[in-house]
Amino acid sequence: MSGAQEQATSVLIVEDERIIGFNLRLQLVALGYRVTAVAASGDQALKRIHEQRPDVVLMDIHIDGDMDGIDTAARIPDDWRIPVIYLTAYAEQSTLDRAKTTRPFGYLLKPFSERELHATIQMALERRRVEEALRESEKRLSLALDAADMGCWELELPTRRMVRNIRANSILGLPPEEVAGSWDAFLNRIHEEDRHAVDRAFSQAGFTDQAQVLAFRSVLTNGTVRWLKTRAKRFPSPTNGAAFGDVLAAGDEAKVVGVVQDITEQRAVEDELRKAATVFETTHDGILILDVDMTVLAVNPGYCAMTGYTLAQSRGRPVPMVSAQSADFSASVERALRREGHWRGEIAANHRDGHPLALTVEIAAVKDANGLFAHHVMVITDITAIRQTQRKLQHLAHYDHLTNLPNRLLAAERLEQAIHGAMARQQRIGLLFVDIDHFKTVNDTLGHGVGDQLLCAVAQRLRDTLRPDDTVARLGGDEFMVILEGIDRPETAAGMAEKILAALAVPITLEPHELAMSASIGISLFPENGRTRDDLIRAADTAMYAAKDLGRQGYAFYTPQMTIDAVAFMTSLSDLRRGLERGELVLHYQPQVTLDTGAVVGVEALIRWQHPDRGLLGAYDVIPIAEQSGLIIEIGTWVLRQACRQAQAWRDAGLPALRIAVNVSARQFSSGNLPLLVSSILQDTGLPAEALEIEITESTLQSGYRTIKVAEELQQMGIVLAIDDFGTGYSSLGSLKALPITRLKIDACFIRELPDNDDDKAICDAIIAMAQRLRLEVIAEGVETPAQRAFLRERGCSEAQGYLFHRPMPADAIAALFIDGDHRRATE
Ligand SMILES: Nc1nc2c(ncn2[C@@H]2O[C@H](COP(=O)(O)O[C@H]3[C@@H](O)[C@H](n4cnc5c(=O)[nH]c(N)nc54)O[C@@H]3COP(=O)(O)O)[C@@H](O)[C@H]2O)c(=O)[nH]1
Repeated sequence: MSGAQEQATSVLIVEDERIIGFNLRLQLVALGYRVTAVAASGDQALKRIHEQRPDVVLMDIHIDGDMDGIDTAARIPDDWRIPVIYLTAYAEQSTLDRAKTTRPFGYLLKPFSERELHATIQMALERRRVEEALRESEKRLSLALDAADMGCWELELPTRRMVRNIRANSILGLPPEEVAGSWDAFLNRIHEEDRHAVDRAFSQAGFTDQAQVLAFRSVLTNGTVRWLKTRAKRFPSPTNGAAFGDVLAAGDEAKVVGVVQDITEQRAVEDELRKAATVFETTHDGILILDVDMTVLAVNPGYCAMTGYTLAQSRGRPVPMVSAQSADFSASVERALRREGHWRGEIAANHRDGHPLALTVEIAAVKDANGLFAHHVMVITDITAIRQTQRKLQHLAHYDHLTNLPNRLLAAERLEQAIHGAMARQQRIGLLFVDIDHFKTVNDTLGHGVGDQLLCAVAQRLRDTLRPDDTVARLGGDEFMVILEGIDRPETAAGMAEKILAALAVPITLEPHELAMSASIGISLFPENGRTRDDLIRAADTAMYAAKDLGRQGYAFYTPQMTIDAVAFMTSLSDLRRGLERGELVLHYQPQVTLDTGAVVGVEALIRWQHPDRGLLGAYDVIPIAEQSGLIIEIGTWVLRQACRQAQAWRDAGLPALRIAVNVSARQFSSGNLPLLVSSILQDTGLPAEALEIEITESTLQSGYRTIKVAEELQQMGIVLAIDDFGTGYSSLGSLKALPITRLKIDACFIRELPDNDDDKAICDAIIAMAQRLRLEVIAEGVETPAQRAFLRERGCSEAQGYLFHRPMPADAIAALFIDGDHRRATE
């Protein structure tokens, strides 16, 4: 075979009539074609085609065998793309229609000329070349779309058919036939909320030559919703001759060609970016974008509002809050960013106008796509208000709101620290408990406002007296604590106590009052009196009570005996409290008689304690503990009620109307509600007011304006007031005259040595004479001998009480006295 022959177009002839086939071959060769074979049947033809792959097949329709030419052409594989030209002598429509389904490249109606043969073959080859080129271009388009992750679709408007679909199906997640089929099937895949908009945009009226861009959602078969974006343009059908850009008239054949792209991820990123941008713009936190050298690239409005720096003042510069920190700080931030990629901490900084800011700062390093540090993002939160509130709360928790001195909590912490320091330095600490004497009286008489002012003044005096390093704290009420650190000797603590006493002794002016204060100070020493905070506090407290017992206005060092006494006291107190609860307290009554006849005119109620282990205990086992602990208020109330109830019971039992004398302690007397209490007890028991006599000591009446007022109120109620233990106090004649009292009770100590002791005689004479002048009645207590009785009667004392007449006795013994007639006994 020559080279020319090799280049020549190869042709297979399928013709069952030999002579025609032979002539055709001659013609073709003459025209320069190379005839590969002449096949007479379909089977032969297909075999040759497989073996020779000719460029063109000339196929007679009516041939030998089971298959005609059309059937044979239909079996040639599509992808071999071998053009088939039918040769036929007949051209009936049904044959042509059938032939059409095999997409033939031409028809030659027998007989045909050589020119027709050549022209038809050349046209077929040209068409194949064009189709090949188109296929190639579509392939490249498909590759390009693949690379761009896009799909392409083509809608034929009049038929609403999708006539082309390159990758669109995979983007829509659909089987190819669905998209390639109808526009409505395509629409069905679109989210129902977006469907109408898509249909309107691409298939309905109003579509111009402008490209339309639309984002919409499609729903995949598994229910997943994806965001798609399509850009489409309407093109006129090439057949109607309209130019691109012409607005087509209705009915014009036209196509819409579009590309589709899945933008779900892109949209998610955009959403995130949009959110981030919103956060950036609206958050109150400051956000800064910095370059790798920590120079500001951008700041958000939150940063500007927080710091006072504008974007223009910030861009291209370091962050002022960070650059104002120490070099060590910057180094540690850099290190953390390099190692861990972030840093978080709190800094103290300043606003541009200078006011202080407390900020938490978070810096994160941002890497680029190559893994290199590209930026830093800094987020700043203003916690100034939080820190200020914390400081305020801290202050409230640790400082006394009235005096602004450290409170009990802080004092305890400071003492703890002082102990640690003293241990390390082998030093001594002096702990002083300062309790203002009679502060309650100030509160009760002048009111709490003055009391508060006084406490503030005392706090100031203490501060002024002590060194700045010493701690002065208010523990509560009128109690203050002083911690003296690093003192060399106990005498130093004593010296400080004296200084404090002297400072407080200077009268304090609280208009219109001028108050002279005193205090009782207890001192404990570290390490002598305790090595722990609680031990030292306990010791100073105990010592303070000892100072009070010693007469107040002084100081006392702690001694171990104080603890022993305190423990004994606490034991007795709890014993007494239990006794009160269990009803072990009882009253005995000692008759009071007229000296003339010895007749019983009254009784004094005296407390006794029927102790389960110790037997019947006297008033001295009850009253001092009760006084010291404050339990006297409760016990005194019980005594008053019990005595009145008993007195009324005797009356109800037919005994003569006896006066009942009840001892009332100073604390109870000045408690403020005594008149009210007495009034309610009288009302409850039914005892007439004039039957009750209240005995108070001289010192009780001398304790101030308030007690005199109470005495007056009681007198106005009809109650008799007697001054007990008279002569042992310092009542002046003047004051006695002004006081609302009825009776003086000469103290037993002046009676004891009568009539032998001249001093006692003189005192008794004076008291009796003075009482007569002031029209006061007099009773002598502790009368034990007839000589004492004789002396007193002779001097004009009208009544007496003592063992000579009757000892204190239980209530039923008093009743028996009257039944037996002993109450009229005139002892000679
Ligand atoms: N606030 C209260 N004080 C009370 C109450 N009950 C008693 N007291 C006071 O306690 C002090 C001691 O009282 P008491 O031990 O009861 O002694 C009284 C008499 O028993 C005792 N007395 C009476 N006559 C004689 C006597 O001839 N010789 C002698 N040696 N003692 C005698 O004197 C006490 C009565 O004292 P007074 O009240 O001063 O008249 C005492 O101060 C009581 O006041 C109470 O309930 N509340």
